This record gives sequence, C-alpha cells and structure tokens, in this order.
Amino acid sequence: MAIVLGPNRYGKAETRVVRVTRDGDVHRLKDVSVGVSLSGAMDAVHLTGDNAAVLPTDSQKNTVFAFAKRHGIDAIEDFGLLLARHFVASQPAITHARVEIHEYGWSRITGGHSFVRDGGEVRTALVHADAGSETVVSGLTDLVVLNSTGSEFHGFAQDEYTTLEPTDDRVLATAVTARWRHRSTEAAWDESYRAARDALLKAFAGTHSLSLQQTLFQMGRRVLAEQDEICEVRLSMPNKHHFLVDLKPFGMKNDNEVYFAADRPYGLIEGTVLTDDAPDAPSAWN
Ligand SMILES: O=c1[nH]c(=O)c2[nH]c(=O)[nH]c2[nH]1
Repeated sequence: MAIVLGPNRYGKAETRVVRVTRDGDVHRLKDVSVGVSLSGAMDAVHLTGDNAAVLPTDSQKNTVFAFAKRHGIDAIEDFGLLLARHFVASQPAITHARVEIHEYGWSRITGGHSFVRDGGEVRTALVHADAGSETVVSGLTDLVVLNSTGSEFHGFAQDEYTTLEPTDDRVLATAVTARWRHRSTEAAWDESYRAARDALLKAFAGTHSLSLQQTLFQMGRRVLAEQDEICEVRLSMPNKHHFLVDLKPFGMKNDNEVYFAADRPYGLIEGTVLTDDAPDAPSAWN
C-alpha cells in the first residue's frame, strides 16, 4: 500500500477590502471579503517542503488590494474573474483558481460621504478559472423573509413519534441562501443580480405555500423562467419556526397573532432547480 497526496488547494481566505471611489465630493463604497484558493502542481511543497512553486498567500492578499486600487471594484463577478485569470496566467504552477467574494451593501445616508450598512443580506460570487474553462455562480445569503399567512402544512407522513399538528394557516419564514449558475462568463452582473433577487422575493411572496419545499421550487423556477442566461439555482432555506403561544392559561384566545420565534432547531430545506439543458458543471459549486 502506498500513501499518496490527494486533491489540495491553498490561498488567502477573507481578505476584507473597502474600496472608496472619490468622484469629487461624492464617494462610492464597495465593501467585500475575497477568498482566493489556488491549485496545480503542488506535489513538491507537500512531499518535500520545496516552496519554489508556492506563491505566498500573503502575495495573493496583496494582489487583491493592488487590483482594488488599479481596476476598482465594480460587479464582484468581474473582480473575481480578473483575479482568477491573473493567478492562472501569471503563475506557471497554478492551473486552477477559485475566487469567492462576499459583498456587504452600504446605502448613502445624506451628502456625498456618509453611509449606513444594509441589513444582514450579503451578495456572493464564486468564480472558477483554468485554462480550459471558467464558471461563474452568483448568489446571496441571509435574505430574511416572512409570510404572515398564505402558508399551510398538512397531509404529511406520520409515525409513532409524530406530534406536529397539521395547520392551514401558519407563519412561513426563512433566511434564503441562493446561488445561481450562469451559462457564460459575460453578463450584466448587477442587473442580473437585481432581477434574480427580485424573482426570489416575488415567488416567495406570491406562492400560496403547502410546504417550504414547494416554495423553494417556485423560487428557483421563477429565477430560471425570467433569465435565460441562468441555468441552475441552488437554494438552502432554514424553516424559521414560529410556534403559536398557548394563551389559554391567561384566559385569552390566540387567533394566529402571538408566536414564539424559535431559533433552533430548525428544519433545513435544500434543493436544486435547473433547466433540462443545463450543461454539467458540478465543480462550479466547489
Ligand atoms: O414546510 C415544511 N416542510 C417540512 O418538511 C416540515 N417539517 C416540519 O416539521 N414542518 C415542516 N414544514
């Protein structure tokens, strides 16, 4: 039996960059966290400690800052592609680059240089690049949504441990993590992002839900129906349970008005929705 080195990658995780663009007195702000992960001919460093092929993760971090200055940061998908292509093109040993970027939104308060951080929602981009192929997956995390009616859950399987009461009117709440794969590496990223986010919200609000699974499918379906250039959507949605509080001990009726918002445990509903012609690209999600 021989012991061998398996798949490996290395890079600098979570480089936080705030790029201010000064247009006279009116500033623009881009706040991102960039993860770079490189792979290629890395046997020597693992097997013998020969670092000749290893571009330090410190240099990778410096590249992120230098590129933020030199090129600015517009759509995070473009910034990801720029970085990924740079590492593959400039380092002989590097055959594959993975760049993951999270963007934290800021809104203008008043005047040109005052901002307030947007809610918990984060925009994401994941880029893979090598000599033969490039993939772009856009997305968001922590899009917190709630329907105060229009949600039912009944007719479910039952066993000896089932105590859940069926309901035809409940609160449905979740924090959406959604990622969507583009067919190409050229798109109007900001416009596409806004449209996908809008489709997710409209489908969540507009679906009379018999289960969160059904809502999940409708959300993915709507993104795909509205944007030809997206071929696959992956969703992860915690069921943020809202339990009716028993007010009978206080002589009161609870007519679906007072809920206990539990934080854990939570149901976790996850699924993929794709077009039947979506080209296979499992590694786009790695
Ligand atoms: O929408 C739901 N899907 C489930 O699978 C589930 N399971 C559960 O206990 N409540 C719910 N709600």
